[in-house]
Amino acid sequence: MLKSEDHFLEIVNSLFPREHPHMVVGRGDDCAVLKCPASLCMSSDLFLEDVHFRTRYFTPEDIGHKALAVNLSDLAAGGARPLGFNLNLIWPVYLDEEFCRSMLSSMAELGAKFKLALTGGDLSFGKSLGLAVCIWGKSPARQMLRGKAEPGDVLFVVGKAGLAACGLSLLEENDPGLDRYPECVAQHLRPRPLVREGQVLAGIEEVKGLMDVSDGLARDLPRFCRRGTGVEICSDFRVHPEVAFFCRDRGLDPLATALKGGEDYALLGACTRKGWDTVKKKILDCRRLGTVTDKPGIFLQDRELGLKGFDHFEK
Ligand SMILES: Nc1ncnc2c1ncn2[C@@H]1O[C@H](COP(=O)(O)OP(=O)(O)OP(=O)(O)O)[C@@H](O)[C@H]1O
Ligand SMILES: Cc1ncc(C[n+]2csc(CCOP(=O)(O)O)c2C)c(N)n1
Ligand SMILES: [Mg+2]
Repeated sequence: MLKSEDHFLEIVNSLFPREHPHMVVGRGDDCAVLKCPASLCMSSDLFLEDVHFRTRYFTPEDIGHKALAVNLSDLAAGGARPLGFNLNLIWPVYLDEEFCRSMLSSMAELGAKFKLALTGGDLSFGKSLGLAVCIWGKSPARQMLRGKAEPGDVLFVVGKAGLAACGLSLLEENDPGLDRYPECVAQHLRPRPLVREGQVLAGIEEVKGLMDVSDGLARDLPRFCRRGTGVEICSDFRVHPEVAFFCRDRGLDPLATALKGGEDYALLGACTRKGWDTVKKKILDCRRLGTVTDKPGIFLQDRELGLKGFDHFEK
C-alpha cells in the first residue's frame, strides 16, 4: 500500500534526479523554477486505464514507459529537444507500492535516456489509474507544423503504421498466437519515441512539416494536410510483414488496416520532391507514403479509400 502522499514523494525522489541544468528550483516547493530556452515546445497527453491501457496485459513497467513515450512522441513531432516534464497521477486503492515503484522506475529509465528533469506534478486518489504528463523542450530553429505541405510534395512516414493496432487487437482478444506477433505487441506496449529522427528532420531545409500519428494515418493525414488538399497513396506502399500476416489470418485488407492504425507513434512528414533523397539518406526507417494533391481525400490509384481512424467520441 502507498501509506501517504509523502511516501509516494519519497519513491519519486529515490528514482528521479533532483537536479538538472534547466531546473533552478525543483520538486518540493509550490512551483518549480525553470531556466528555459527562448522558444519552448510544450505538449500534454493523458494515459488512462481502460481507455489507453489495461493492467491485464500492460506490466507496470510498460505503463510507466508508454505514458512518457507518447508525450516524447509529440515533442519528436515538433522536432524539439526534450528537457523536462511534470507528472500528474490518479492512484487507485487496488495498486500497491511495488506497482508504483516498477512503473516509476521504467519511466525514470526512459527519462534518463533523454536526460529529462521531472519538474513536479500532482497526486490524487481516484477510481482507476491515470497518468497525465506535460512535457517541454527546446524548439528547433524552424518550427515543424501541420498544414504546410503543398500539392506535389512528398509525404513520408518514419516508423510502422498499423503494428500497434494489430498488437492491441491481439492483446484484447487474448490471442493464443500472440508470440507470432512480437513487433505488433512490442509496438503497442513499448513504443520507441522517434525523438532523434524528429530533430534530424527539423534540420533538413526541404522538410515542410511533421506530426506524430496517434489516431491512425486515415485520421491524421487530413489534419496534417492543408484544407483543400488530399493524398495519393503510393501504389507500392508496403505494410509491415506482421501486419500483412495478421490481415491474411483474418481476411482484412492490409493497407486499410495500416492506414486506420491507431497509437502508431510514427512520424508523418512532408518534403519537397527534391528533398526526398536527403530525407531517405538521413533517416533509415523512412518510407514514402504518397504525394500531396489538390483533391481532398485519401486516394489509391484514383479510388477514394474513405477510411476513418480513431476518435474518443466515436464508438
Ligand atoms: N483540453 C484541451 N485544452 C486545450 N487545448 C487542447 C485540449 N485538448 C487538446 N488541445 C489542443 O488541440 C490540439 C489537438 O489536440 P490533439 O490531442 O489531437 O493533439 P495531439 O496531442 O498531437 O494528439 P494525441 O493526443 O493523440 O497525441 C493540440 O494543439 C492540443 O494542445
Ligand atoms: C483498452 C483500449 N481500448 C482502446 C484503445 C485504442 N485507443 C485508445 S486511445 C487511442 C488513440 C490515441 O490516444 P489519444 O488520442 O488520447 O492520444 C486509441 C487508438 C486502447 N489503446 N486500449
Ligand atoms: Mg501529436
